[in-house]
Amino acid sequence: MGRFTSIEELRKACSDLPARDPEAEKQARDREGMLTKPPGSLGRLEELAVWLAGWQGRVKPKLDRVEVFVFAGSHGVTARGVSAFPAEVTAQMVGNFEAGGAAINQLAKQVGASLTVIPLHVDRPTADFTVAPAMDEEALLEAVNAGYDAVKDRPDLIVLGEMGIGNTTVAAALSTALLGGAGADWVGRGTGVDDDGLRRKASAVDDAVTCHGDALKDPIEALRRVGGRELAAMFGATLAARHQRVPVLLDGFVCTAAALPLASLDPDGLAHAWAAHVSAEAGHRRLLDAMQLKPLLDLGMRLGEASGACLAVNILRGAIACHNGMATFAEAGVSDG
Ligand SMILES: O=C(O)c1ccc[n+]([C@@H]2O[C@H](COP(=O)([O-])O)[C@@H](O)[C@H]2O)c1
Ligand SMILES: Cc1cc2nc[nH]c2cc1C
Repeated sequence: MGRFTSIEELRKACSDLPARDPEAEKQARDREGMLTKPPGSLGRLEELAVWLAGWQGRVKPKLDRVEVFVFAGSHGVTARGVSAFPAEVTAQMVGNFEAGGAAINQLAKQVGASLTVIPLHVDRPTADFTVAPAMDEEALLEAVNAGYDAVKDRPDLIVLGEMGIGNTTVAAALSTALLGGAGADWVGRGTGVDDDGLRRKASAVDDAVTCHGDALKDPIEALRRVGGRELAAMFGATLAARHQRVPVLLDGFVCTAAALPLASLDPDGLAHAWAAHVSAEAGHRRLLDAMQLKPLLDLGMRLGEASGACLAVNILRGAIACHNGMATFAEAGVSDG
């Protein structure tokens, strides 16, 4: 039996979100002001250190236990010709993750993070959401629970990502449902579709919006109707992290879209999450802007797999190395102007 046994329980968990530790955050901010540098000169590194301190409840944050989760799912909307790759690549890539051959295996190793790959019925695609809800309530809850239950014993940081052929169309549909506009505003080339593929993606999103209508106004119902299992799992993991006050790094367009329902339900719902990068997927910058998230990296990446988010762990390490290790003006005998 998973964590949530009804949509009502899930809704309640989304409306009952803990805050950061104000005392740890204040002390970390005060410490930043005492370190041997002109105030603010480490830019966003200072913000990051204070953010980690607030959520971890430690004036000197740690990144000893960093956990990467990659969720995989399959999508009925692939029948509409929305990806440059066949749907079976999802299961094949799960095999590649398990064998250690994917980009995320190398990047997780490079930052000393654990990597957990969680396939979610990749042999059983969700329904084509242009004509029916992608998931019934049971399937939605099962996927949300898979993500929620993956976050255990309060790690120092979680890093989220996904694999799912067709899921940039899913992310575009969820963005359109919750933020408005037309499919063409949110779709991009994903794994590399041509102009016809791009038009098919926009039409699929527009058809989904027509099919589901006002039901999409509710963020959880939108996740069920036009989401997918790996998106629901990333949503669940983001929610679990919040309940444990664990900071989160979000990956690209698909991962950010998965977290969007939490932001739609509560304007402060993603205060514990940082957008690690802006991907090359056309809709990602628009989505980040709408969610008021500032990405750390802009490297033209468009892989998914948590790759951009995992890379950004290096930035967080730099931030806490300075925050934890620097001398204060008083300690170093440097005049503080
Ligand atoms: O998240 C992103 O920014 C992103 C951008 C382009 C592609 N992807 C990855 O590529 C797959 C989805 O692309 P597509 O063309 O099949 O929709 C899926 O496995 C994602 O991990 C991911
Ligand atoms: C090969 C391949 C690897 C991926 N990793 C995440 N999405 C992907 C899509 C493809 C096609």
